[in-house]
Amino acid sequence: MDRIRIVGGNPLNGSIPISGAKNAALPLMIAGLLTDEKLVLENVPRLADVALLQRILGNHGIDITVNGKRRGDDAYAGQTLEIDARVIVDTTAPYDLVSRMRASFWVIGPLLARMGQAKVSLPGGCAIGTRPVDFHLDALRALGAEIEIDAGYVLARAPKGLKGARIVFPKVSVGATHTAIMAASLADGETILENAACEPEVVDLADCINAMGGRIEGQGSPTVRILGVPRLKGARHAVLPDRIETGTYAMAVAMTGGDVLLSGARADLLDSALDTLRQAGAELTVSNEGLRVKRNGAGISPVEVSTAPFPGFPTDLQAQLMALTTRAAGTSKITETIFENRFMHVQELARFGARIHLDGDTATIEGVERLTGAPVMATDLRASVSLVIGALAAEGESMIHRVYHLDRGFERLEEKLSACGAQIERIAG
Ligand SMILES: CC(=O)N[C@H]1[C@@H](OP(=O)(O)OP(=O)(O)OC[C@H]2O[C@@H](n3ccc(=O)[nH]c3=O)[C@H](O)[C@@H]2O)O[C@H](CO)[C@@H](O)[C@@H]1O
Ligand SMILES: C=C(OP(=O)(O)O)C(=O)O
Repeated sequence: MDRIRIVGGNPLNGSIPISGAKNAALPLMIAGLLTDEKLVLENVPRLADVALLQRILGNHGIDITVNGKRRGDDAYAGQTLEIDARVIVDTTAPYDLVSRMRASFWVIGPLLARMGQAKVSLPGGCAIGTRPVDFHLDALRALGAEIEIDAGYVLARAPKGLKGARIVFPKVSVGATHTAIMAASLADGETILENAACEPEVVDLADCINAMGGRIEGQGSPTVRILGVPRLKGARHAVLPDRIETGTYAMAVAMTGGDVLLSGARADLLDSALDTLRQAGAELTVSNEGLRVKRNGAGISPVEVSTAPFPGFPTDLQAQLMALTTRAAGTSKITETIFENRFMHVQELARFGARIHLDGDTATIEGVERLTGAPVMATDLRASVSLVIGALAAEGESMIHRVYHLDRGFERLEEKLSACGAQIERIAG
């Protein structure tokens, strides 16, 4: 298993290109199942999750052509995927693939809508909470599907097709909103989603489906209206920039000090996190090129933050913010409201000398003057990158184990950071 070695203490200076968003690319690839024509996706990041989803879609008989770099493209240009779901040969998504990635469960919506049936293993993904799929299944039931759970698989059938309905989500769920939007796009009649997720990745999915001939309105607000159409056609769509990658590198610069342009970043996708970073003492400038992050001289100020659905502070940046606050001049409080077990980075950050006290869903972080390098273990995707942020500021050497978690969601992390002056290397094996 690969490890990452970091010798901390260097400020970050330079430019970091922001990749396409993992959490938009995955549902967009799945939306390829909705049409028998080609869906071309640009700016797809090179990530382990994308490669795994290619395999999962391949299992359904979908042809995916990957166009890498074109002459003149820079080294970080995203890939272009041509997804051709002309024929779906198999409507089963097996345990050994789905158990490795949460988002792969979402194939259930388009398979059911287009083929009238789907057999999908219950999902896996980051171990950050129990993460049931009841909202997905209730939404599909409301659209007329018959659902059974047997031997770890969800068996969904809609032999007469799906019918539009009013669906009120009991709690905001990004994944259940994706599932409902995809299924309702090919249902008969109108579907109204209430308390839908407003995340930019939901908007990206709905915009892409509209480019395919779908009729979705209200995406980005809690009420989404979907008028089902008999068939969707091919389209070309570019994946939006990754707001979590943007926030992560912004926090890394706030942690180490320095001056970095996050090129291609869209600051409007992470206002709440940027407000928090400003409070912590980072200087942020938005331009046509992206987002410039600076912290020179002044230290890190403590913050109080609760995670919340969009437009609130994203749970996917909670671990990274916690790493930053370990060196604040004072006491910070971070409350996690989305997932009940998303604090596994706490004990690892403590190995660097961080002082964090956990009480239920709230972490109290007493900033320390210095962190010291240590061997640490990545436990999930965002937790792993919080350890990278800690190690970049810690004195001496750190070794981060189990970095396969990082590879799920961060493209060329070592290259991007070392180009800005970090001492970071991957040790294979
Ligand atoms: C691939 C992807 O895009 N993953 C993101 C997605 O995950 P994901 O879509 O899995 O997360 P949800 O928004 O669905 O989860 C929100 C909350 O709802 C609960 N819930 C969800 C569905 C359900 O059927 N029943 C239920 O109880 C979850 O346990 C959690 O407490 O949104 C999360 C919240 O922004 C992010 O942290 C993940 O990075
Ligand atoms: C939790 C995440 O991913 P997943 O939902 O695939 O586990 C994430 O992207 O932070």
